[in-house]
Amino acid sequence: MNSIAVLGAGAFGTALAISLAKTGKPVTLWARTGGAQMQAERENTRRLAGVRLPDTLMISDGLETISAQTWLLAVPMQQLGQFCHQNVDLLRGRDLVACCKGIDLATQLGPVALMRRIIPDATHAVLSGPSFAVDIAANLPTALTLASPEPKDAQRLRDLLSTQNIRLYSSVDCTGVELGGALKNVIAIAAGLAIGAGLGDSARAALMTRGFAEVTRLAQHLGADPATLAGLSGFGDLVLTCTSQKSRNFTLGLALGAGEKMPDHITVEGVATAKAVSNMAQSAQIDLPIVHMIAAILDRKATVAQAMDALLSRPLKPE
Ligand SMILES: NC(=O)c1ccc[n+]([C@@H]2O[C@H](COP(=O)([O-])OP(=O)(O)OC[C@H]3O[C@@H](n4cnc5c(N)ncnc54)[C@H](O)[C@@H]3O)[C@@H](O)[C@H]2O)c1
Ligand SMILES: O=P(O)(O)OC[C@H](O)CO
Repeated sequence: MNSIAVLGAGAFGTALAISLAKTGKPVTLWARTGGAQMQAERENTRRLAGVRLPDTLMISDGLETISAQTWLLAVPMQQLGQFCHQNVDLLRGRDLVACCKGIDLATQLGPVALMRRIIPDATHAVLSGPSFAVDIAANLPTALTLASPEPKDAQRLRDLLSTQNIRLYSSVDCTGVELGGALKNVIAIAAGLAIGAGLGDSARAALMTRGFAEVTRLAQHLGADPATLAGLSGFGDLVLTCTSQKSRNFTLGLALGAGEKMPDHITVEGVATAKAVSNMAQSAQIDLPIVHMIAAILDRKATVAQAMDALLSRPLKPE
């Protein structure tokens, strides 16, 4: 039977491992730290407290002992490059499924292109779509997209990684899937800012819609299929993340809009991605006004009021 390894015992990696283990397939969750405690307590108290790990889920802190063919990389986006560089020999020849959302600041690459650059001799894929770790862990229904360049790999991994509460759809459009997942986080910060600053639901809807236009514009420029952007990993995840306080990106926006701070240790992928995409768009001369404004606010180069003034005073144009 195909065995699966999930690398990174954060909230998402742990939730995926729990759901996959319930299918009866052999699943190992690798933790950089805290593996022994998780094994003893059968709970990830740091990242996914209150959820019991299935008895069949194996916990490991030794990457070199894992023999699974399919490895899900569930580390944060800005850690993915370093993680791949450190483990090139172990990752070579495997199915590598990136489960992170974002654009690498150092290279301006998404997860698939980054993995391909560091480990060319492997099968590369990305898993993305609307899904909170707590929902997956609570066995609530979710639907996501699994993209890999070759149709047979995309379908094989879709079938292998679907579970009772994770319904996967396959795609070969890795660029579209990863850009939708990366950019929805930036737009969610904008949506949170609008609500936090008291600008209202109409302003949030406008930012979501015009933000989605920016995502589609950039993704098409980079060769993505616009239909992918309208799917689960694009529009679907944008809606979830811009409307739920379970989202860390939306919550960061809420806090900033209300003039408050968020704790530093929380993974908020949209912060680095806003900067990376803003730089990318500037060099490619693509107009992404909302992304630029969010990058400027996060960089403390603009206030929320200044950003809204700048957005509203842009020349009028056809939709
Ligand atoms: N939490 C969610 O609901 C959710 C849902 C879908 C996708 N994601 C995506 O999953 C990715 C991870 O998010 P998360 O919520 O699990 O984050 P998290 O903050 O809960 O956990 C991140 C984990 O990565 C580990 N880690 C960091 N650097 C590492 C390294 N160099 N080597 C090994 N392990 C390392 C940390 O120890 C931690 O356990 C993000 O890209 C996020 O966008 C999260
Ligand atoms: O908590 P967030 O903002 O990282 O969002 C989690 C997932 O990406 C939602 O699909």
